[in-house]
Amino acid sequence: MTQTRQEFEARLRRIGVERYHDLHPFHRLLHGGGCTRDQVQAWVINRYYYQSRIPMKDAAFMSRVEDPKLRRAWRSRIEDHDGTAENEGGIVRWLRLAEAVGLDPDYVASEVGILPATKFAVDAYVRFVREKTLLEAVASSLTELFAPKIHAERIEGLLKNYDFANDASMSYFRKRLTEAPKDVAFGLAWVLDHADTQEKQDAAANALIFKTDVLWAQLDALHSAYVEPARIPPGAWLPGEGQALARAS
Ligand SMILES: O=C(O)c1cc(C(=O)O)c2c(n1)C(=O)C(=O)c1cc(C(=O)O)[nH]c1-2
Repeated sequence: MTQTRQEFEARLRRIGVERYHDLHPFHRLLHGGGCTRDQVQAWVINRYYYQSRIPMKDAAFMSRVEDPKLRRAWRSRIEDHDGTAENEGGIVRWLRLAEAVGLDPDYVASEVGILPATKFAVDAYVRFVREKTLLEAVASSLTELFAPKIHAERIEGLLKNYDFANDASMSYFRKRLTEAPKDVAFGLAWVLDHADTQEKQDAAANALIFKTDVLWAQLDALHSAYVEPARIPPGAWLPGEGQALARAS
């Protein structure tokens, strides 16, 4: 049976409660101060791949949208990451975090050493958005409903527990606290408006589940490779590689 708007929204939110990656042991370790410097660096390197592909998936989405109003509402997502004349953008902010944790930002941006499973998961997200219905594509972005909470926890947890964390290095997450809510308010309303049959509601809910899997798989990959007993796949980043040159003190 088709759910009411309220029931369907509650169903989507429950997916976050049950499956979002804030429940993953790697996030608990990171936010609680339990990560070594190598593990923080591994997270920053691998998460760069997700950051770098987000604007590409949004461009893939927009290339399929025929409604100019929808494209207009969506295009700020690309600017939020790639930047504008006034706003340096999320990718530059992420590379600032990379530098703060002791990495060479050029190494991080080169994407050398990314874990294979990170690539498979993130590439699957871009492909999903390129190939599925527009409804499924928009629904898959709704994990951002749950992101502000994790970003706020992350700012607090990192500032408390790691000496690299300061206002400059946390700027990526602070900025997302204002960017994400506007995107997700639009995306949620769009999905609630367009998922008007049971079939479409199921498809949208499954798209959101798929996306929680994309996020979870990235942390599984990190945990498996860099938390004891560490199993680093061939070709992936080895602790000590890609370090920033020591600063003159
Ligand atoms: O730190 C996080 O846990 C987290 C999660 C997500 C998400 O839920 O997909 C995004 C972000 N951050 C983020 O910063 C971001 O820009 C972003 C864009 C999207 C998307 O699917 O379009 N998700 C996310």
